[in-house]
Amino acid sequence: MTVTTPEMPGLHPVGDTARHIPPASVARLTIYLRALNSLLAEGIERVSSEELADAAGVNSPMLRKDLSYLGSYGTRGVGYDVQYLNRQISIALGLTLDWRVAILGAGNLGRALAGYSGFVSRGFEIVAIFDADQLVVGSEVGYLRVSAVDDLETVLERTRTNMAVLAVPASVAQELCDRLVAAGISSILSFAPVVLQVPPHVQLRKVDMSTELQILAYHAQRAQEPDLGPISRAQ
Ligand SMILES: NC(=O)c1ccc[n+]([C@@H]2O[C@H](COP(=O)([O-])OP(=O)(O)OC[C@H]3O[C@@H](n4cnc5c(N)ncnc54)[C@H](O)[C@@H]3O)[C@@H](O)[C@H]2O)c1
Repeated sequence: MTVTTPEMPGLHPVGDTARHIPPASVARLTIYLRALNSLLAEGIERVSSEELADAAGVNSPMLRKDLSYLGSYGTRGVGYDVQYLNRQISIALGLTLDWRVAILGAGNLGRALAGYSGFVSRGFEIVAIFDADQLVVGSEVGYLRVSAVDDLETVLERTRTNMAVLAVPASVAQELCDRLVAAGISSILSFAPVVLQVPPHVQLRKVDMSTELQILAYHAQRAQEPDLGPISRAQ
């Protein structure tokens, strides 16, 4: 995966340094960002690569390699400017863009996601939530009202949605995914337990908690049976 800039009006392309970052580094950048946010909250202005690596649970050569993709090498003996690095990582991850997210499916998962207040501070505003069930359409979820999925295209346009989350049953996920793509949405996160097909220009990510639990179970089992060999850290 590469960090790409969606072609959307009103969004400014990020610099070349933000492109072609390996997926594992992208994942770690989000961890550094969290650590930097904590440092900012504590009023800390400078951090050494060792301290930041420690806070993020990686070693400092790996941290320096990851940050080199941003063109950020820090200053020997002085370390990194916390605020500046925070901004650089945010730009590279596209978090300074205006992400307007629609959730499809106002069931258990969709409602829980829509009600979570932590997305806004990370640059993601939930602007719409949809459902097909007439008993659910029109009900309130936080500050939003559930829209009818029949009105999907109209509401996406009105709310200037540029990212979508699928929290619907697997049986309808592909059809809704196709509608999103046809409506110009090119960043989609799916919770539906099904393989979805999208054109190459669309960024599709899948969240599967059961896969994560299986990986966790595997590592827990190895930890209990030392004879099985060293455990690599699940990240
Ligand atoms: N990946 C994970 O870790 C994970 C975890 C939990 C749930 N899930 C998946 O997420 C999805 C939602 O789970 P849930 O527990 O919220 O289910 P749910 O049944 O509570 O909610 C699904 C909602 O989708 C709506 N819906 C059905 N067809 C629709 C359509 N065509 N358009 C719009 N809305 C439609 C339903 O009316 C319902 O409100 C399921 O596919 C589930 O398997 C994934």
